[in-house]
Amino acid sequence: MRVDIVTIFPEFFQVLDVSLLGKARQDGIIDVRVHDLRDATTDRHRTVDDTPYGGGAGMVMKPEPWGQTIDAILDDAAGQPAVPAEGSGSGDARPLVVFPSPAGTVFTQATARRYALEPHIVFGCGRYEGIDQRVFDDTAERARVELVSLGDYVLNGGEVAVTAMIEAFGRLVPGVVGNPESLVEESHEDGLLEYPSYTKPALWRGREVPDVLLSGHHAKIAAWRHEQQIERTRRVRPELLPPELR
Ligand SMILES: Nc1c(O)cccc1[N+](=O)[O-]
Repeated sequence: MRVDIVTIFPEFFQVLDVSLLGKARQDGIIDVRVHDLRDATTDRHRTVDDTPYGGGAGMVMKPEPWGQTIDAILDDAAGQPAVPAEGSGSGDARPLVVFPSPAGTVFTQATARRYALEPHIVFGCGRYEGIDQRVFDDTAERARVELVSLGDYVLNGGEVAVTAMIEAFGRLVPGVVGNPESLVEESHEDGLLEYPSYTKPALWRGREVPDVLLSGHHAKIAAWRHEQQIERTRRVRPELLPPELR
């Protein structure tokens, strides 16, 4: 799987050199390439923004550097088709270009599962007041374009969101996580929040571990854990529960 990231802060993504994703890169499972948008500028100040048409506060990211950078990435990828992960992908052979945006659809675990099957994703990190709309419209001429939001809050740019998204889908790419079983019992994977976890010691500051977890009775443990998932989800995120369980 190939991932391209366009940003004015390439150093931000050094975090992708560590932990599971760093190993996936070393193992060649995920090929991550970071592009400095300013490399596509032509003026001495390497300008990537300008004042908004129609007035208003802040600056808007200019379309030219974006168009040139995205074209170069897609042209390069067209010559080296990336290998799709196992499983059924979108069926649309065009690359996927994702722009984190507060105006986007909400990123969920289902999005992460879908992205993990894509052979190639390009992420465009906006800054300032955003990217000229024509960049999205022009890119959509040759790629699938998605504006995706992590949540209803304001960030200074897309870099944090892209890091979170790459972590979320990267761990689902076959071969990245050693034990795929560990991906199953997690919050949101089955639509419910995860059950509470305990480890040694059995007694800590006067607090014991629930007896059922010490019983060795696997069926009772599984039933208790599912009940805990439903109770926690009902308490914290009732909207995630199917109607019959609310
Ligand atoms: N919320 C937000 C933002 O304010 C700026 C860029 C990206 C996001 N987001 O993905 O949620």
